[in-house]
Amino acid sequence: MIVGTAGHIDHGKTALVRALTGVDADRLKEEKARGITIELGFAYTDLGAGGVTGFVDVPGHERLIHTMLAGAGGIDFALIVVAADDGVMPQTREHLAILDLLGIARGAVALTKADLADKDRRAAVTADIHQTLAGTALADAPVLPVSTVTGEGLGALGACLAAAERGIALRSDDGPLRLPVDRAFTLTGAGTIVTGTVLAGRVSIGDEVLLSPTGLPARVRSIHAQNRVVEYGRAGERCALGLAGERIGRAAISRGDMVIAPALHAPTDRIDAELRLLASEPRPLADSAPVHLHTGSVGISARVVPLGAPIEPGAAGPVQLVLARPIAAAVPDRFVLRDASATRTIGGGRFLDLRGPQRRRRTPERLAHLAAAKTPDPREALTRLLAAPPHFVILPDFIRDRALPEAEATRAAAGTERIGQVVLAPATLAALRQSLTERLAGFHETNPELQGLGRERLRLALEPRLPGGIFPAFLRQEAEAGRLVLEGAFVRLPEHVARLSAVDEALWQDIAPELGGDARFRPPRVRDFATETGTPEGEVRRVLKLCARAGRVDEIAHDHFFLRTTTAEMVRLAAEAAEETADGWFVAARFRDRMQNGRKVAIQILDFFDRHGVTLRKGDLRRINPRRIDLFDPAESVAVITPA
Ligand SMILES: Nc1nc2c(ncn2[C@@H]2O[C@H](COP(=O)(O)OP(=O)(O)OP(=O)(O)O)[C@@H](O)[C@H]2O)c(=O)[nH]1
Repeated sequence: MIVGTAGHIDHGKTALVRALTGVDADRLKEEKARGITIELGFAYTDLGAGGVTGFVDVPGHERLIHTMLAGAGGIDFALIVVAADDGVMPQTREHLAILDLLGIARGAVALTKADLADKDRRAAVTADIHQTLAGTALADAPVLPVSTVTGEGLGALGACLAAAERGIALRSDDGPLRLPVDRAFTLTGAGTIVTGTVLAGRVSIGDEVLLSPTGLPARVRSIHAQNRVVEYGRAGERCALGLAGERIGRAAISRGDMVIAPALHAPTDRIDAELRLLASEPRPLADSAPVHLHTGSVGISARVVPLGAPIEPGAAGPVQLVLARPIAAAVPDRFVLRDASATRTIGGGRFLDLRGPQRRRRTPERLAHLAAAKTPDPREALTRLLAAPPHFVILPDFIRDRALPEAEATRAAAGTERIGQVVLAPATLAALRQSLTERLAGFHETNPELQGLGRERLRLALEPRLPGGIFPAFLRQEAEAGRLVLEGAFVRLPEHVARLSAVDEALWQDIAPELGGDARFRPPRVRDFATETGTPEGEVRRVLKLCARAGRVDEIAHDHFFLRTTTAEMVRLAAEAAEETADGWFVAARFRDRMQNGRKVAIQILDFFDRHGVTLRKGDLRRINPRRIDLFDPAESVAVITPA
């Protein structure tokens, strides 16, 4: 168990920790000289509950709240200290508000310096404490008078802490490692050391970890957990990790960094969150208000953009936190906000979405999405997210951003449908399929002569609208299941065959023979056919364009159509030209020689290949893009093609 102190300056936090543990947590010379705590102090003792209890001693000074916050993040139990002579003071209240915002619900109040107060005074301060705690998660915390001078109450307080320790279930250490760094220093012989409370997972000697947001890789060389040399540390323990790595050094790491399992690394500087404004605030939060954001051990400046109605004091609502720089975080981590000049705590809450959008962040769809994200249970959250716009979730991102253990991730995704990395509700996929079939059937009916509907037009017409990066996987999946056919850039229903009208088909039959044969590399143009057949140019062009959409021909340059089989043959010639060179880069002349065509047409053909991504161009040189070499292969017409 980790116990964290809280309370006003000089109320006896450090003295109490010393009395309970025998350790003076004020290590710094300056701390001793001035009699105040400046840095976080740490002490460990065996309270007789069968384990080592860790104490984090925080400063009470109003200007050191950021340090208190860095220490309060990982604690299990709050030891709230109120001096019997002074009573409840400003930082008593502020620390309490912070503990409440951080969701710390276990704690006890030590009425310190009890030797300085008579019975009446003690009773008055105790009543005041109860009143102050009312309405917070710590409302039921016991109040115990203690004195480090007379020793009064220390035994009772120790017993209270030991009982709490026995009552706290061991935290699960499933899931990826997360350890917010509250100190980093170098130790002769041991190298770079970072300390902090393990929020999740476990860490063993030899583990490869990352520091986030910097992304520096490190190897764990040594571990102290709860002040003992160990082989591994786990969630809920205070650990000191000795780290090794090429760029690892004291200067490269600071408080606020997080030691994480590498898979979690995805720093963010725009987080959508649920913010509760403290009732003590004088007015609703202004739009884009500058604040200090504290989460884990990090404290940085940020701006708060309310996403819904203005948040009144004492109320909660969705906001976007725009951070001065990226940090490592997870959903649903807690955070606390202080005002820009760092004089008071404003409020706090939980993160809902680590990838808040910059634009369209206030739409009803977005607010519905955030409302769904509020559910802390991952399975329920996923179900609710899939029921809200945009009706799909990128599963690996969801798992990473919630730092889910494998078993939790599997449980969360059970019963959902998959398209590549995306999950949807079964009902959504059914609706998507239905809208796809209806859309294509409608298109075929009004455009019987066309091969099919363009992929992008189809994507934009479907509900829900899948992102461009995911749509090809959906089409591929549906094609494999035989529900549609993919032909180049077009999609059609399996039973649809593009049909030209009898007149158009007759014209095509006139033209087709002249496109093939020996002249196939330099076929006549639209105007030539018009003259030859006595058909208006516009008609020839229209019929050839229809044939292009049916995959019979390709329009290499304006009004210049080649048979699809010829296009495929020319791709092979280009590939041969590339094979002749040492590095695969060839000049246009090599291609022209193989085709025995004019230079201008050869260049037009290569430009056409460039446009379709079949070739990649660098100055006068080109090479074949192996991923698209089959684009015009008639046998491969089912292959998925995304526009280059
Ligand atoms: N009479 C009396 N004095 C105490 C008791 N406990 C602490 N003190 C004195 O109160 C002063 C402050 O104690 P600390 O423990 O340093 O207070 P703190 O809350 O840790 O202070 P910060 O960490 O700076 O906020 C010291 O001079 C202590 O000797 C007590 O039980 N009785």
